[in-house]
Amino acid sequence: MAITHSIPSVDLADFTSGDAGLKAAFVQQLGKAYEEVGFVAVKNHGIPDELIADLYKYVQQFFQLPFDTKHTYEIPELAGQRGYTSFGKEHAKGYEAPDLKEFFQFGQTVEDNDPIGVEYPANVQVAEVPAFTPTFFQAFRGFEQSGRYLLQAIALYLGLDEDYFDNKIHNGNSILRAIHYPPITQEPKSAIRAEQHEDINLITLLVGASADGLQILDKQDNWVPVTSLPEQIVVNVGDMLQRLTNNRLKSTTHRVVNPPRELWNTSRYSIPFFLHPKSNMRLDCLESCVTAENPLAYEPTTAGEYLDERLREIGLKK
Ligand SMILES: O=C(O)CCC(=O)C(=O)O
Ligand SMILES: [Fe+2]
Repeated sequence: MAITHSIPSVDLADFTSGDAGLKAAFVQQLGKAYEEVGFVAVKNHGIPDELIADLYKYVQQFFQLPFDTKHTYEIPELAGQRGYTSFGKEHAKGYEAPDLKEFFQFGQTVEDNDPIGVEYPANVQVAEVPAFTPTFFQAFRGFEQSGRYLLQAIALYLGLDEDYFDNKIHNGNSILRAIHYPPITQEPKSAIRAEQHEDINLITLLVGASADGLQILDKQDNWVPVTSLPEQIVVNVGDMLQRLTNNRLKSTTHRVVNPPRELWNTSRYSIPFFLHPKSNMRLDCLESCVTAENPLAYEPTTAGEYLDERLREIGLKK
């Protein structure tokens, strides 16, 4: 396993190559990385560079719109889950100061007859940037596919069937979130771009951000910068997967720090994909992950119940 920067790096082509030895080695590398660090950089992730470049282009066009226009895409009843959320609305769990960010969320499109379709609000169309929705949709499907392979590898690592997660994430409640951290215009006091937190979902796939700032907390309590190389995406474990595995796989704490003063006048953009299962997936700890040394740490729950609890804690749901 190559350590190119602060986090381990894996090659998804090893998993999809059809070579049993490479595939088994990938499963071990990914599993060990998630037990030890909680974050990996993935190359050959399958999302075309041009698609990522288009995503950033339309995301920047959207955030450059006047506030009054963006505000028409902010729909309070949707608790930030679709459309725009303005600056200063979301705070990390346990923190009062809001993060220094605005964001736009794009969710699942059900294309078969799955009754789950009625659970999902429609995506919000941005009239001023017509290519926004089709590009987000295409990227959403791409991230779902990459995420499906990674979860297949995780399933094998955990001794489950390779397809354990497949039907749980098909038509799942995933979110593609475009974030804009605007230029900093005054001393931010205690606030930072994104206060330390853990992600809620199963895994998060993050295409290279437009600027530095992402840091992860290592086992010695040091903040370590994550610099993702252009051809890699960063993929981390979220709390749902940590919970399912009774803390065997780590949902590592991370944050986005403010830039040095000379770069205050610059924006930062990032586009994480939060891979969620359907709301009825049980998150009860897997029996194989409960041992005498690692006793049961969580009550049984479902993904839907857990998500609601967490959205209240971060100020998005009342
Ligand atoms: O902006 C980033 O690089 C990461 C954002 C993040 O951690 C999140 O939105 O959960
Ligand atoms: Fe995060």
